Amino acid sequence: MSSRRLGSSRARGRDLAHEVKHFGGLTKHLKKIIFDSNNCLTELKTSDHFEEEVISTLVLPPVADEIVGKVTKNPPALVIFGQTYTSKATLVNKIFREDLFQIVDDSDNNKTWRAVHLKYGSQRNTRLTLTNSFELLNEEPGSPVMRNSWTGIPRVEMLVKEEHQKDACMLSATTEATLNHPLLQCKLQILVTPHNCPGISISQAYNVCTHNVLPVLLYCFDKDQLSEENLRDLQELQNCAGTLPILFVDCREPSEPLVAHRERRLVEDAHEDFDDDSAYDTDERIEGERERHNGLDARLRRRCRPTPNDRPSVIDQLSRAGFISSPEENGRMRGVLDVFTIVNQVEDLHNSAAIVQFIRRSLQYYLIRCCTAMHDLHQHCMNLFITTAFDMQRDILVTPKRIEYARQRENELFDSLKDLTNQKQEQLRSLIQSTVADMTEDLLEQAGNYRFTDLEVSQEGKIQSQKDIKRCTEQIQDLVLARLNACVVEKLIGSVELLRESFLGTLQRCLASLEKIDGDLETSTTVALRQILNAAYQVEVSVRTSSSVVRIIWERMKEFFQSIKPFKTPTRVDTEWKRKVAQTMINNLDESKLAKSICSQFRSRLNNSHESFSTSLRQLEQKHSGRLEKTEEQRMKVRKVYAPRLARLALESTSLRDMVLYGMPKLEREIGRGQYGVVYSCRSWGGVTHCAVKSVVPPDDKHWNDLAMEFHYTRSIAEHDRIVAVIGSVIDHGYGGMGCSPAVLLLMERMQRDLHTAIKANMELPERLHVALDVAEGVRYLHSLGLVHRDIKLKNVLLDKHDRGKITDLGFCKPEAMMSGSIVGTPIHMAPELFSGKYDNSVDTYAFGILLWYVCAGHVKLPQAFEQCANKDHLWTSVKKGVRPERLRPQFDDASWNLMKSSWAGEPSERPLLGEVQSKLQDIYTKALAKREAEGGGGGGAKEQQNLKSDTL
Ligand SMILES: Nc1ncnc2c1ncn2[C@@H]1O[C@H](COP(=O)(O)OP(=O)(O)OP(=O)(O)O)[C@@H](O)[C@H]1O
Repeated sequence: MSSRRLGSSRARGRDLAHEVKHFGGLTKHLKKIIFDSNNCLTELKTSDHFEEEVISTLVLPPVADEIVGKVTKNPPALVIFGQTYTSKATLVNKIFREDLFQIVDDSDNNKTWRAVHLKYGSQRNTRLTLTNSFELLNEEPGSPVMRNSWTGIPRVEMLVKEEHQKDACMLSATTEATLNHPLLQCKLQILVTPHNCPGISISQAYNVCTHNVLPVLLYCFDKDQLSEENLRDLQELQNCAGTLPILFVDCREPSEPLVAHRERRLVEDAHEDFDDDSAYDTDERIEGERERHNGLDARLRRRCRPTPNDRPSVIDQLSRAGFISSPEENGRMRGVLDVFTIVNQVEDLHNSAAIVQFIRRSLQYYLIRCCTAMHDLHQHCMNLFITTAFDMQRDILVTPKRIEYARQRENELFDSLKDLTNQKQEQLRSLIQSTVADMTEDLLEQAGNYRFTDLEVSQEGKIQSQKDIKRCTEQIQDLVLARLNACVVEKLIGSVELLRESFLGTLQRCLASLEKIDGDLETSTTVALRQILNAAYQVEVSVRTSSSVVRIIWERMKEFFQSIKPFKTPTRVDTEWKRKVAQTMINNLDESKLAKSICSQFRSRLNNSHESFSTSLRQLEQKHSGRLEKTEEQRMKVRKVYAPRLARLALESTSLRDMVLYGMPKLEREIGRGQYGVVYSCRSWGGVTHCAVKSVVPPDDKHWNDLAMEFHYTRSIAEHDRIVAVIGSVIDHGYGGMGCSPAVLLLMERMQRDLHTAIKANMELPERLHVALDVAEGVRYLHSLGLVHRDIKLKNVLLDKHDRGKITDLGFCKPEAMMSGSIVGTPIHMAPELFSGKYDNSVDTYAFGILLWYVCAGHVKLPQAFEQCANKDHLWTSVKKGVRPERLRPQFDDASWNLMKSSWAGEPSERPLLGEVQSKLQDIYTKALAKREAEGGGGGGAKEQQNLKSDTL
């Protein structure tokens, strides 16, 4: 089987060069993920699908951005710090297996050495460079800038001369050396930090040496004690490094017991290597190495029993200061990346398992951070898409309903007001009549005492002109009108106001929400709408004098009084005259006419307002429908283009992280096959034993997207006992060789068998019902997360060793908002409405009903009605017509049959909720259990099967 080789492909060497190359390979995938993500996000940003505010969140946080930039642009480099110049020189020489750095004697440690940067070059050259620049410095006037063809790097290139001790430029310059060495050829660089440089602190050295590289930090020592200054430097280094691990390298000349101790540590560390990272290697290689180390370990253990005295004091110092784990912690590392390893002076340093392990972990540290950052971004986008799709879907569903609601409510309001006006005409007449009667005396009194404004009236009440008399008459009339108005209107409005809460409150809220849905929509439409409402229906009753009813009455009365014949010119405008004017007005008041006129005006204004409202609502509807068409288009794009793309990127970033952390899983025997992939067992992966690996090779982008979406939903839901746990994923880019599609390996917890197999193996009824209960619980859980499974069937229910059921295969599982109405599922489990493209999570209840049929039947043969269908189309046509599985007697009691029937009801709304299903099923299960116990327990399965067989026959 071709995919079988996945687990044991691609042998990897354990030397440094291989490690760096391997890192380079993984970085290539990372760069591709970053490149694709950037493209996708740029497209998203330039599209108008999301608001500016949302778009601005689609970026990496600054720290993550920095690390991603560093990992993708910079080569890895060993950055060597040290207690002394000689310890650093010793380490470099060990790495290169030659004396690149000359060591004269201990006095070297008192000299000033500048930083040395070792890179690959076809020839051996050195030059002096300033940090971050290509500027060459002539060290000695007249001497060549490049010094070629050396064996060891000339000391003069690294030593800072006496006369340059105060020259900051010369002190901060770096000696760049190129040499042709396999280690450097694989793009690894080596930086040795400056030593004894006046004014250059450890943190400055750190910044200079880690600037354009991806640092792997080493600290070497060659003395038995660390000085106070060394410890301070180390603390400073630790502060700069943060969570980046530091490898401490012991470069002391070994004494006999020390050698043994160091070798023992080395071997133990190497063992940790294999235990932790076996997936990195080929199986054969691991076994070979393991045996080799086991033998060596046994020999060393016999030779050297470690005692606390064996531990050199420098190690105690490091441990006491918290740089490495304490002896009490049994020499284990603190945290995953806080590595402590003492590398012995083995000749083949860059093949040392310990140092290779450390470098691997440091490089893993970077990759994991990058993958995590990218994955977080992908997840963020996915979550955003899902919420946006939900919002859009809600908008699409709700907006037309809101408009319809507004229309209905306004109609009701209009009708009630019309009725009210008709009913009120008579009331209004008597209201005017009684108001006038009640207040006549009071009115005459007020009119008699009225003082004219802006008019010259003499003490005796003499008036100058005819014109002034007219004005006096008007003022009295105005007074009477105002008073009458106030009383009549107050009573009239009282009845209109009752409508305010029952109609206008909700109507206005509805209009406000329609306005809010789209910021671009002209708010004037709804503002105008509200004004029309205000004008027509008196919503602003508090401003009574300006209300339209008041105005209607006012205008009507005025017209009416103006039609009254003018009074004869009086000689005096005294109290009596004023009372007379008022009395004439009151006497001439025809309540019926006035009431009729008011009502007809009110009606005509009501009609006008209603018309304006309808027109405005139609405009609003048009605008919304245009907008909703666009929203639907956007939702499609989010669902069909952006979400799958981002899901795929999310799958790639998390798979890369899993690969870095746990390596390629080792596939063992095949345990099953589905339509899309092969399932293998795997002993352990990612710290989990007994895994199952589903290997899928998506043939095209559509399958890729489906797989990615499945993986996204499966991984983003919280673990649940009734859902098969997905542990992780790995993408095998080398699957099938060059130019072939990669294989996606989904790692899951390994289950015992599926429900289909269990039923075939005569699982007894109570156990089957118990599994069905588990399925109902699992589906209910998915529904509670807004997800629809869409492929509930026997084979997608897996059983653990206690025969508890878990749902698997979330291939079609989606949030309702992300569903596009695709026709998916397994034919006999598919609800009829699936074909209409409009369905909801009740399709799972339907499928559950069919599953329950099998569970209660106790066999896996097709129901007769389905068996008779020649093909899928025939089946679906029958299902749409209401054809369902038959009742089996005596297997199905009334309770289980009724539960099945209601679950597969043709009308989705008639299907029960899963909580209801669960409680009914629980009763059925309890009864089945009790029945078995009453029959003496066990053996029921065979008997039942016997019955079933005869029934079927
Ligand atoms: N986690 C698992 N543990 C044990 N066996 C499993 C696991 N996952 C799947 N299997 C077995 O592998 C078989 C194939 O599974 P797979 O999910 O590929 O396909 P399927 O669900 O049967 O069909 P389809 O591809 O149409 O969805 C299953 O029927 C089951 O028996």
